[in-house]
Amino acid sequence: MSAAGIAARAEGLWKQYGEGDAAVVALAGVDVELKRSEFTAIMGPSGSGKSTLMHCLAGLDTVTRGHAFIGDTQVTGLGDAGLTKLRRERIGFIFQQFNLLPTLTAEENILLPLTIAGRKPDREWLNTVIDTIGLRDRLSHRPTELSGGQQQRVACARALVGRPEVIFADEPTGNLDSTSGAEVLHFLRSAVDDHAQTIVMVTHDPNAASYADRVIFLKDGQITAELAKPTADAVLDQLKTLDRATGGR
Ligand SMILES: Nc1ncnc2c1ncn2[C@@H]1O[C@H](COP(=O)(O)OP(=O)(O)OP(=O)(O)O)[C@@H](O)[C@H]1O
Repeated sequence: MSAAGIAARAEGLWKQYGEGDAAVVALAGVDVELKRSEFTAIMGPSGSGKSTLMHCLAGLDTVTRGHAFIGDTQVTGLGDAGLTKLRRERIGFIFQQFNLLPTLTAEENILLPLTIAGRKPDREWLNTVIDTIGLRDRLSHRPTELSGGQQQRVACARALVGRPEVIFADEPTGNLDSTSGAEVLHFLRSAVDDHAQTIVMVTHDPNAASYADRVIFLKDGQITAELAKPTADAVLDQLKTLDRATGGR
């Protein structure tokens, strides 16, 4: 595939934390291409390197060896100013803990990335995003006045509002009940299907992963398997296979 069709890419990515006896190899030579307008889930046992991979791709962490790219931009070659610009202008983030600012209304939280970047919102797109998350009547509410699911939908809208090239979501449904989790996953799915967004999501939940187009499985810092058009059952089977291969770690 040409680079134009690739939203994010890792090439021979190694990440070691610490030195000597305390050294932990979190990524051990990861090569992966994440296609544009696709929804990719990253799964694997605890400590397998999922968050590290996402953080290295998004320029939130440095790498020990190898390269990470967003589009044609080599993330691993950027300085602090370049990284800040990249994260601000080209990447959206969704976190397990929502990370909304408590003093701002839902609408102000959604607009925050644009406010920080000094960009004006595209009103038509903003309206589309607000309608899709279904919270038009809650825009003036503060996070404490919203349920967890509503807060996460606000966080999704915040990630989408600048039309980033990639949205990285770290356990976005980890703090939600199954109904609210399903709403958020439907929203992410429709962002890909209806608006050609690119989403990369770390999850432990086979059902959440089944919303993705593709699941990548990590074990001991390496990609060991992948599934296209996953069902929850197929994901569960693959996880069991991985678990057996690691001796049930
Ligand atoms: N800042 C750090 N310093 C030292 N070791 C770290 C650091 N961050 C992560 N690690 C180690 O790197 C390995 C991979 O961690 P990572 O958080 O990427 O795994 P994960 O698959 O996301 O795990 P989980 O599912 O539990 O969140 C683990 O062994 C972890 O202990």
